Amino acid sequence: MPENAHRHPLLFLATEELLQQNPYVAEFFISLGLGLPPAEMSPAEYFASLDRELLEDLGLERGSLAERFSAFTELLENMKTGASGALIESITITGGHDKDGRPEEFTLTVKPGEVICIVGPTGSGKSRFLADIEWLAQGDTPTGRTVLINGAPPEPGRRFAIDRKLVAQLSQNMNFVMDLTVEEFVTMHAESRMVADVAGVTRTIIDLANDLAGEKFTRETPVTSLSGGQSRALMIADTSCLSTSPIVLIDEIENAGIDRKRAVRTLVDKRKIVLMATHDPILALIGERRLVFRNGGISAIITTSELERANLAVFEEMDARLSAVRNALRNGEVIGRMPTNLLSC
Ligand SMILES: Nc1ncnc2c1ncn2[C@@H]1O[C@H](COP(=O)(O)OP(=O)(O)OP(=O)(O)O)[C@@H](O)[C@H]1O
Repeated sequence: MPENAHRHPLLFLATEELLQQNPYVAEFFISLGLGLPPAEMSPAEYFASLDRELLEDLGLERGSLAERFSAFTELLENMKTGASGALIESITITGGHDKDGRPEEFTLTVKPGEVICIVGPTGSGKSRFLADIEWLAQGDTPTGRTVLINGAPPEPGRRFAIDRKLVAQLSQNMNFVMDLTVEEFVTMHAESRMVADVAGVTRTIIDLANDLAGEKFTRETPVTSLSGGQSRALMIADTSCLSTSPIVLIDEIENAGIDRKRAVRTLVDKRKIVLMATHDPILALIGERRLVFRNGGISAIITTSELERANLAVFEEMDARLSAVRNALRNGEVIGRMPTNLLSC
């Protein structure tokens, strides 16, 4: 290894202490087909002590091991701290053109903690807009839009990095194909994110998902038998607790049988940027701004007014009543006469 090659300080720590600090480092040795180093030996000493024939059998070069170990531990550290590169302070979307090529006259800057809603008739380009953000478009999508991170174009490596994704997408369809229980599924994800307390985080996610879901499920429920609303709630809780992506895109949350408002608040609490396509009045009015789509372009950006916000309480009351009727129908009850005063406002 050259003198100036990168050496990580953990190379010189006794393995016992190293594994106590970071059990996932064991994966490095296992993946190469090596046994774990003796407890009192550091990885650097271990690499020096390895038998030449064994290294040859495994196709490994002694000189490259320290460097590979350093790169591996650095990657682990980045994943553990959730570092997806530099901190996101804003995203800026610059208009492209609509389906007829007419320019969109807008520049929109969004900061963490903000919720932006997306409205417009079917086929008007809402999903395309979310996809532009997901791809960090650089004038190279059908809309010609450009997305800037902290005011500058993202590095090309960042656009396509899968381990440092800036954008988490909660899509309408959640189909599980794996034969796992909810607990196994969430544990697997928590482990892959290398959180310190896998069991604790798993419990939190399942509890949160149950809070959001209309109908409860247990940790033993197979993921394949979750209802649409339950799996949606699980994904929202999971994204909120485990995703390191600072931008969350939500494509329609309605009809999912979950506490939609709390679900969105859960995501926003974590200082994320939330962009949500929705026509649900309760969700649309939570947003600070809403983008109105027409013919593939943004035709207006409306800031939610105090007056609109004030209506939220009325819509929530209407929503609660409708939910009560839905539950009554589900339970086979007969619906009596409803008060009409809410409808007249
Ligand atoms: N500015 C544009 N230029 C060219 N094509 C566009 C533009 N915007 C959207 N499209 C295309 O128009 C089609 C419909 O758009 P999209 O699916 O985004 O609409 P939507 O509003 O999400 O519809 P729905 O509400 O039915 O899901 C897609 O094929 C999309 O790629």
